Amino acid sequence: QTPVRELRETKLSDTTKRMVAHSEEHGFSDQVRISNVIVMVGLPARGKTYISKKLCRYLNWIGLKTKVFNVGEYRRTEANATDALHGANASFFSPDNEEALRVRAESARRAMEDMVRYLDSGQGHVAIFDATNTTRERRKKLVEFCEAKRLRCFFIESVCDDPKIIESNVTDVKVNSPDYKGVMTAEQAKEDFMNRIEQYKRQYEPLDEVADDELSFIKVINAGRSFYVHNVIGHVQSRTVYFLTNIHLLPRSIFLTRHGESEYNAMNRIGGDAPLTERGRRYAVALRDFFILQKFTDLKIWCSQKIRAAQTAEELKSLFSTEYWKALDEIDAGICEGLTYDDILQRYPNQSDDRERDKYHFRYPSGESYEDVVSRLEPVIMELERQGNILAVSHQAIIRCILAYFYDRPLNELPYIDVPLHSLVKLTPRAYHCDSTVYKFDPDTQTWSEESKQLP
Ligand SMILES: O=c1[nH]cnc2c1c(-c1ccccc1)cn2-c1ccc(Br)cc1
Repeated sequence: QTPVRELRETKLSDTTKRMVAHSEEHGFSDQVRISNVIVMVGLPARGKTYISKKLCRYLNWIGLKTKVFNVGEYRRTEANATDALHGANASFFSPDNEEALRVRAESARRAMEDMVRYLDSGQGHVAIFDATNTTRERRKKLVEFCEAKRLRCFFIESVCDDPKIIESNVTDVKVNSPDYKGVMTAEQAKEDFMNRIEQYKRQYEPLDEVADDELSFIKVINAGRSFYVHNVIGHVQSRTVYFLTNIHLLPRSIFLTRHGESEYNAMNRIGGDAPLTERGRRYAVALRDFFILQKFTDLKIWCSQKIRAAQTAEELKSLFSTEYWKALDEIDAGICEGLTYDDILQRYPNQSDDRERDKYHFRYPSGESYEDVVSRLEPVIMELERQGNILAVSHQAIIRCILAYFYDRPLNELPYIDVPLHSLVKLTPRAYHCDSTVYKFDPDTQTWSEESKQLP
C-alpha cells in the first residue's frame, strides 16, 4: 500500500504544489489576514451580551479566535475603585451625570485598548465590543479608532419593542447582574433597571440606512423575528449574518448519545461498521423506555449511517421521526480502521506520537482529523440551532465535537471530553450558558443513574 505522502507527490503538478504550499503558509482568505471588530448596538436588555457570547462561541468553534470585550465589566472594576453603587443606581446612567460619563468613557477606552492588543498580538481574529454604543458620535469614534488600526468594523444592532422579550431578559439576567447582587431586592432591581433603560432612550440614535450608509451592519429586530442587512463585507461578516439568522430563543433540549456497545467495542477495535452486542441491544431498549418515561412528544431523532447507531435508534423509530445523517458518522480512522489501539501502537508508532502531541489536528493517514470532523459537523450544528427537541445517536469523536460547541471548550481540549458508552447527555441552552445532565445506563444491572452538572 503506497504511503499517502508519496501518492500526493506524484499526483500534484508543480503549479498545484506551489499553490498548496503558499496557502498552507499564508492562510486562505481575509479571515486570516484582516482582523474584524464586531460592535454591538442597542438599549439595555436587548440581548447584546446574549448575542456576543453565543456568536463568540460559534466563531471560536469554527476556528476563528474570538473574544468578547464587555464594557459593563470594565465599568464595574472602575466603579469598585470609587463607589460600587454606581451601577445600582439608574441616575448613574443619566446623560446629565458628568462624573458618570467620565467613568463610562474611561471604561470604554480601556476596553478598546485591550481589544486592539488582543487583535494586534495575532492571538485573536475577531473582537466583539459589547456595549450600548447608542449614539452616532460614540460609533463614529469607534470607526475612526478601528480604521486607524486597519480593523474592519461590523455593527450588530438589536432593536426590540416586544415587552415579553424584554421582561424575560430583565427577570432572567438583569436582576442577577453584579450591579444589583446583594444591594437590593429583585423587585427594586427590576424597577431600577427599567429606569436605566429610560435614561438611555433619551440619547438613543438607532442605525439608519441613510445616515449610516457607509457602515456595514445588521439590525436584528425582535430577537430575530426580522433583519435588516446592510453592506456586508468579507468572510467573518458573512458567517456572522448567517449564524444570527439561524438562532432562536425558544426553550428546548438536545439529547446526545453514542450507539450501544458494538462487537468492535467488545474487541477493542476502532471504526468499522459492526452490529450491537447483547449489552448494546439492552441499551437501545433502555433508551426507548427513557423517552417514553420523559413523555417527550415533539422529539426528532438524528442518527448516523453506521449499523450500530441505526440499531440503537431502531427501538425509537416507531415513536419519533428519524433522519439518517452521514455527517454524524464516526471519525474516519483511514488505514487504522478495524485495528485495536495495540495494533496501531505497534504498526504506526510515529503516528501514535504525532496524535498524542496534537490530537485535534492529527489526521489518520487516508482518514480524518478532529478538525476535519468539526468542518463536516458545521451544518449539523447550524441545523441544531434552528430546531427544537432533538436526540442525536452518533459516535464518540462526533459527540466530543458537538459538546465542545455547547460547552464552549477550547479546541485543544475537545478530543479529551469524556463520552463513555451507554451515557445520555441532556443539554438545555440558557441565556449565557448551557445546563447539562448526564444519565448513565448499566446494561448488566439494567438501571439508570443520573449525574447532573451545570457547566460554566
Ligand atoms: O432580551 C432580548 N431582547 C431582544 N433580543 C434578544 C433578547 C435576548 C435575551 C432574552 C433573555 C435573556 C437574555 C437575552 C436574546 N435576544 C436575541 C437577539 C438576537 C437574536 Br438573532 C436572537 C435573540
